Amino acid sequence: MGAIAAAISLPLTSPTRRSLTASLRTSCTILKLNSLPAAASPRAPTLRVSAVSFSMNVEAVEKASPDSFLDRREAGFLHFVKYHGLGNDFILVDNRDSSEPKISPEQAAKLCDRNFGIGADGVIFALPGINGTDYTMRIYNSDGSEPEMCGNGVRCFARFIAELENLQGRHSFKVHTGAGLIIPEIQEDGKVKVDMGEPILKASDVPTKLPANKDQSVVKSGLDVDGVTWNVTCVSMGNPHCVTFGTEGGQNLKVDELKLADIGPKFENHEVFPARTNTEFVQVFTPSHLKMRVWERGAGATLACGTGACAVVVAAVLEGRAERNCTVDLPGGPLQIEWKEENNHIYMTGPAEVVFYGSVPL
Ligand SMILES: N[C@@H](CCC[C@H](N)C(=O)O)C(=O)O
Repeated sequence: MGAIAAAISLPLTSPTRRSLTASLRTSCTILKLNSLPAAASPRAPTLRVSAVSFSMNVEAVEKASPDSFLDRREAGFLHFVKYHGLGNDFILVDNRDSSEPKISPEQAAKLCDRNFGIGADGVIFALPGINGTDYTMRIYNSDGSEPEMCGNGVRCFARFIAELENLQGRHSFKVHTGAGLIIPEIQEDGKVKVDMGEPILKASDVPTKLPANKDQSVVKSGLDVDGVTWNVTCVSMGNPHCVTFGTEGGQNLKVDELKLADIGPKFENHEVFPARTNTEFVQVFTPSHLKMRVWERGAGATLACGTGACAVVVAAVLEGRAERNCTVDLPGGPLQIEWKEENNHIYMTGPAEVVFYGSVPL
């Protein structure tokens, strides 16, 4: 997988190809992009189009369906669908015929590159289920590392499965993940409600080396980052999260003012997080309305993080700042999060949309 050659199909009027009968789609065929020598010109672009055949085909969706993009199986190509959940974007790969991902972490990192690849926050594989589940979801972050779970990703995963299996309307799936059993349910309105399971608060399981309280949790503890003490609460949703509402003795955070790219990596790689961490910076508007920005482990600043929004509500409840049912605003839009008292499970509801269909040579 050196130069990028891609065929893409863009749904023009709706994210859900099969649910429409009269919408149109464009497809463009093989774009070939090669690297230019760095000194080629003072304002040299880093890519040049060396051979382009760009054709606009507009075809009715019904005509396209039997020979669906998703049914393509040409050897030597990776066929994918790009999805996003509130701008947290993923390359979805149909991997139902094998229990190992079709591509390596290094290949995934190349595909995620926003300049030299397709561009995404991660690559998600739909694999056969194990232990009585319907499917297994695995994911590589854009740096090639493999997280245990992805909240926005599992909503995209559910919509991807529905499309692969040609399912309409309400459907739920049992999905095996690195965080255990996760159950997304596609609702009538197309949004996906996910039973995200129980939060993990035990410090050694998050994992964090920060000193724990008597109940082994880390709630509102001081974390020194470059000489500034931040109050943090650590929550695992299968993957680790460090949630902060501000610095010790400081005002309520104004998250838009944060220099996320400077501070984010310092949290991510802090010595107290042996598995690195995702970090959420949170502003409280009301006890049921929060706003967050996230710096993700292995992906940097993203427009949304589903597991992060769940961790934020857990932290806000534990710190006495919010109720159990909250709207969490993220840069890409809002998520509805509920931490149910009766079963300790967290439920996340939000959208998942197709961006385009594509193929790349492997
Ligand atoms: N964006 C995701 C989380 C993806 C994994 C994360 N970067 C990690 O390494 O834990 C979400 O929506 O939850």
